[in-house]
Parts: sequence; C-alpha cells; structure tokens
Amino acid sequence: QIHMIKFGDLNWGDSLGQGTFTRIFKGYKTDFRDGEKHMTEVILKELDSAYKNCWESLFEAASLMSQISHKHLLHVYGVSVHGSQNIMVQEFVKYGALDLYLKRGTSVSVSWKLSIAKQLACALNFLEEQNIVHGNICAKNLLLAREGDPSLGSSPFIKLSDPGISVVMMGNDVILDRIPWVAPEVLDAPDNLTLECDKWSFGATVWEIFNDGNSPLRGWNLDQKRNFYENMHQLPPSQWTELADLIAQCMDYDAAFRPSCRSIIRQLNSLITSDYVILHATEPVTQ
Ligand SMILES: N#Cc1ccc(Nc2nc(N)cc(-n3ccc(CO)n3)n2)cc1
Repeated sequence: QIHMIKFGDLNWGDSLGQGTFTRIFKGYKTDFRDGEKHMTEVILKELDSAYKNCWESLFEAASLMSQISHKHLLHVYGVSVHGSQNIMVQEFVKYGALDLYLKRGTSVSVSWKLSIAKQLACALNFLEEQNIVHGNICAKNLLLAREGDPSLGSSPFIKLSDPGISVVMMGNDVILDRIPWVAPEVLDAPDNLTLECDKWSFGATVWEIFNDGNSPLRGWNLDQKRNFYENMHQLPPSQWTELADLIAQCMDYDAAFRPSCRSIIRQLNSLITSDYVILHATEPVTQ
C-alpha cells in the first residue's frame, strides 16, 4: 500500500544532516501528471547501509505515515529501493526541524510556543483516535512549515515527522540515550510502545519548546540518564506553574495517570487564554 518511487525519478541535492541511522538530503522527484513533467521538492531520507536490517522498520514508519493524512502529519510520498540504497521520500518542509530553528536563537513569544504545543497535541489526538502509536515525539521530529509572524499575528505551523526506526530495533544504549523523551516503562519492555508513551514524550517535547530548543539532560552520559529514571527525577520545572503542572502530568512515571489528549488540549487552551501570555507577549530577545 506504500507507493514505490523509481530511483531514476529522484534528483539528489545537498546533504542536510542526519537522523538516527539515516542521512537526510534535499532533493526533487520527477513525476508526470496530465502529460506534463513536474519537479517536486522532497526530502530524501537514506538508511545507512550499516543498518540494512532496519529497513522494514523504516518501511513500516513510511507506510504508517503514508496511510494516514492530517494537516499536522508530514506527507510521505513513498519509498525507493536501489541496490543497497533504501530511501524514504517525504515532503520538503520549508523551515526544517524545530529544535534547530529554536537553537538558532530566533526569539519567539509564549503564544508562539503554545501554538506549536497545541498543534502537536492535535496531531497526537488524531493518532490516538486511530489507535496509532508514534513512538518518537521530540522537537527534532517537529518540522516548521510556516514561521508565523508576530507582527502580523500569523501563527506558526508544524508537521510531525515519521517516527524513523522503531526503538524496538535499537540496542539498549540507543534507548537510554533517548532519555528523557522515551517513557520509563519502555526501558523495561521496548516492544510494548503504547499511546501513553507518546504522552510522556509530548511532555519532554513541550519542555524543549519552552527551553529554546535546548535538549533536556544535554551532555549527560548513559549512567546519569539511567539514574534519572531510577530515582524518578523530573525535568527542571518552568516558573509558569500551570505549564510545569501539564508537563509533570504527561511525565508521570505511572502511565495510567497521564492525561488524555483531550485533557492536554483543554489545559493548553486555558494556558493560551491565561494572563501569563499577555504578560509575556514578547520574550526578551535571548542571545
Ligand atoms: N536550512 C535548512 C532546512 C533544512 C531542512 C528543511 N526541511 C526538512 N523537511 C523535512 N521533511 C525533514 C527535514 N529534516 C531535517 C532534519 C530532519 C531529521 O529528522 N528532518 N527537513 C528545510 C530547511
């Protein structure tokens, strides 16, 4: 059910960096529609040949994303196999990964950040309704399609990227390195990813968005990260109590206590209309 794209229809551009076990390139795909030749901007996600055995997991991620469509889910055109090359072809999203965008120090307002958080919550709500687990919610996997202009009051627009290779395929070290995005229960049983795991990751991602894209526990080694969960630590709370509460609810060590997507959206709506937003309308420029 996933579209197979002919390798010859792909044009390769610059390398844009790498994901986990994949390299990312700008590119174009050629297709003929109503007798005309069209070149579409795409991102080519090539699986490192060293991880060929993960191909079916990348294939599954691609077919998951190509089977469902939602305005906040990245569109995947299909896959292309050429010799030992396995490539996922996805829509090119104009401003790239959100973590890099935030790290570039672009100063954004509280309402800009809340808008992104709410769009992610809507994408998660859609996946929850389809009973689909994403498994890799993080700022790196949020792609910025529209910057939003505070002066024009136009809000940003994000698309949730594919989950990439499933943690199930990864060694324990890769899972540990995903602390604090990966839910604690996944460390004991990586093969039972649940909808509640995505809520934990949502909490860590909102923390990233409100901390200028800084990775939580940045620079910690695997032992320190493992201890973080063993001692049931929490990320440093925001000084905005209601936001800190929402993040803490999502990052509850007991999966059953994590809020439903509807509750997350309700709480975000009340944050959006709270006085805190008006008081912090434009963040001081963070250099
Ligand atoms: N300068 C610049 C610039 C770079 C990339 C894009 N666009 C884009 N579109 C996608 N569909 C996926 C990605 N990714 C980038 C990293 C990952 C890791 O997952 N994905 N970037 C736009 C501008």
